[in-house]
Amino acid sequence: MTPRRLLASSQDIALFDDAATRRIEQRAAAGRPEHALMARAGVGLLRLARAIAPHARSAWIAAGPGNNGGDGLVLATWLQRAGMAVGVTLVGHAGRTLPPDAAWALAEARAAGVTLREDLPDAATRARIDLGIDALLGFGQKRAPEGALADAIAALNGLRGPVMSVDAPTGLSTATGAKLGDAVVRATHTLALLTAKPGLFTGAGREACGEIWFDDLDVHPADDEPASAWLTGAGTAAKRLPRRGQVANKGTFGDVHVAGGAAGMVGASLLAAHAASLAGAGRVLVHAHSSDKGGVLPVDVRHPELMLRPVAELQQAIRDNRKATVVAGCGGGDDVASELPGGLSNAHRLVLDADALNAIARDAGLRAQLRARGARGLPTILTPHPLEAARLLASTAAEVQADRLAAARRLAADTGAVVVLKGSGTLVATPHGRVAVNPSGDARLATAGTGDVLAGWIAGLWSAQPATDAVVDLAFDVARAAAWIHGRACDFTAGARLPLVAGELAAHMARAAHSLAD
Ligand SMILES: NC(=O)C1=CN([C@@H]2O[C@H](COP(=O)(O)OP(=O)(O)OC[C@H]3O[C@@H](n4cnc5c(N)ncnc54)[C@H](O)[C@@H]3O)[C@@H](O)[C@H]2O)[C@@H](O)CC1
Ligand SMILES: Nc1ncnc2c1ncn2[C@@H]1O[C@H](COP(=O)(O)OP(=O)(O)O)[C@@H](O)[C@H]1O
Ligand SMILES: [K+]
Repeated sequence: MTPRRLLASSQDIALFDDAATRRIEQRAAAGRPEHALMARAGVGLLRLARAIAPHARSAWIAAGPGNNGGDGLVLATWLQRAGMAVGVTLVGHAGRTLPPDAAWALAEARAAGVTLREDLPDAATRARIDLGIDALLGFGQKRAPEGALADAIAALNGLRGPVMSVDAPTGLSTATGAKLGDAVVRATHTLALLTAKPGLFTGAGREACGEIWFDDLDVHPADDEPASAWLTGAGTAAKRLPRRGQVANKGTFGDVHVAGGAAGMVGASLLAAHAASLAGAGRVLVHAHSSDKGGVLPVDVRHPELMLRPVAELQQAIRDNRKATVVAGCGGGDDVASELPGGLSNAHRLVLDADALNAIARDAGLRAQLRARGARGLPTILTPHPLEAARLLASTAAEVQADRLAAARRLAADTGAVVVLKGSGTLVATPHGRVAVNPSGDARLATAGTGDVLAGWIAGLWSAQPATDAVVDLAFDVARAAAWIHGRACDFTAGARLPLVAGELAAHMARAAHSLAD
């Protein structure tokens, strides 16, 4: 297989953590001639280097003391043979015995006449480099790069041309997507080798990697090596688009009740409600708390299909309609807490966002009720951003971000809910530990209210799905489909730099969904 881009995949992509990657590597190496895997990695690297810098005449390779450096040295040999001016800086080699593959790669580079040195190129030389290669450290990094490694990272980050990271940007945890310290390579391209690793796609991963490419080195993990997580493909989002059969009526697609919208935050509940209606719900009813405090909205004139109802009607409505989907907390303020005991007991399908999550974090009774829902087979989807997740986990946002996958898994296991941990590389986790990483979207979504739109879209999409025995699987699928479409909306905006205003987001999401259906 030649290197391919992963973010636009139609299939889900299996992601493997460091321990699984190590096992896959060992099995693959055992069945091949010596150094074959590293030689093959060099071919993939050469192909991508040619593709990203077809006219490059000079390359600088920073090669570390392990097999990642070995991969870089194989590439150096190929580039040298192709007539390019190649310089290699060996970083951290002094006093270390190289692993056998890397020692072989170093000998090959030497034999090919590659210039090998231990110091960094000076500023004048760096200014002439057309392509930088980060082959310092690869998967399994656990410590912050320091000293000569940190200096080499700074030199790579100062280059004017493209920088390709071999397997992973140095300084990034491939397991978690967290920065290991201050020094992190900021690549324009990263070629994941052998396996795609979760840390490339979440947390600081996307920013450090640039464009993410993948070469499996013609190794196909055995069936006994399950994926650690999955990168969501377009096909998963397409599969959950509601089917609108010829004889369907609005009842087929269910009611969504939106509870939230305290004074000054009514917009949040309307954003969620509009998204729910565009995503597929049959009817959407908004129970905004501010309505009960004199700020009654007679109609949302931009979206007159929404039914604006008093909060006092919510509990009766969800007792009467045992199939209703409830989304609570968007713009909720403190008032939403009073609706939670009833919502947790009676809502058929429940999405909890923002202040509903904060209320649950404060109240052990509500937490117990949330767990009890799961045990009764009533599904819940939580949509925390990292700080909301931290409150629920009695932790800090920094700790959540330090290992997003573990935090999402723990929160799902603790609550019995499907958890959507938002942010760059949104994660969706089930109570049994399945995790999906969302590849779509970027910081154009980092504006107020976009999370309300996501929560509403999840509710609307869920409402339109037929009942199934596999309630958790359905909730997982709906959440990752909605996250995918939410991010994909970025591709339907005019520019790359200006934000996606929340009021316009749902319409862009509808366009993204239509493009899947076509
Ligand atoms: N053996 C093979 O044939 C293959 C190797 N591959 C390459 O091998 C890489 C993994 O190689 P290694 O396991 O040798 O690991 P690395 O090359 O990532 O690390 C090398 C050494 O540096 C040490 N180290 C890690 N972080 C450090 C830090 N912050 N400061 C100082 N030292 C640090 C590690 O303990 C390790 O001993 C992959 O990322 C990939 O590039 C792949 O190409 C697949 C094939
Ligand atoms: N850098 C980013 N890349 C991708 N998605 C992002 C990024 N920043 C924010 N988002 C998305 O935007 C939404 C913001 O939601 P949230 O933080 O709840 O904001 P709000 O409460 O104002 O709606 C989430 O879905 C989040 O995943
Ligand atoms: K690297």
